[in-house]
Amino acid sequence: MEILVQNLSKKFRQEFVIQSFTYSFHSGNSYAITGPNGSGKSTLLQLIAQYTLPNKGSVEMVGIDDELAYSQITYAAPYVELIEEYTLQEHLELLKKNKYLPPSASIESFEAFIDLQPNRFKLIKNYSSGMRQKIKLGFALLSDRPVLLLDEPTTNFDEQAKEWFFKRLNDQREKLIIIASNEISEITFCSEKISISDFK
Ligand SMILES: Nc1ncnc2c1ncn2[C@@H]1O[C@H](COP(=O)(O)OP(=O)(O)OP(=O)(O)O)[C@@H](O)[C@H]1O
Repeated sequence: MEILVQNLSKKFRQEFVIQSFTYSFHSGNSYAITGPNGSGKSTLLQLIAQYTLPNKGSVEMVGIDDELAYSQITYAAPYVELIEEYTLQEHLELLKKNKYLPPSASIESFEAFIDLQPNRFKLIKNYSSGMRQKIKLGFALLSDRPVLLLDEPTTNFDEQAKEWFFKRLNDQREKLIIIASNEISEITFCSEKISISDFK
């Protein structure tokens, strides 16, 4: 899998957040997008995910029909919300229906995957913020889609949850992983670093 990004530029009102970003991302590699607060890391991730459109340039998933690009991507970010009124089981069933999770995913396997004590009737909104983050990342990591885009994945995590995350992520090294981050452990995990300040 290759994601080819060419001459990507994005501006809000009259100000460019990203200018002429060109890069080729490949499966089997992990990429950290770094830069100060407000520098455009999340915007770049959203452009790569094709959640938002650029003012100039293009994002191409080489060999994949544009219409199907979204079905290759798993995306976890603070602004991508879970459905808070659902239980974990209802949420899991929805994601299976949408083909985000494989048909084989079960509530038991998911609870084991994220080290969660079963509580089938608890609504998502009643979990702590750290647990909600873990559920969100658990869904992303259990998905069998080949591209994994993560925005500040370990925010809210204690040491044990961080350890869980990096172990699970390390098992997915064959994927194309892009992490927008300023967190040293997330940046260190990645094989390539991209400074957004180089594209201003
Ligand atoms: N929808 C929007 N409308 C207007 N401005 C926006 C919008 N989205 C982002 N911006 C602006 O674009 C700039 C880059 O924001 P972005 O969230 O991409 O930065 P970031 O590097 O991810 O920041 P942080 O490290 O704080 O998460 C900021 O100045 C932000 O205010």
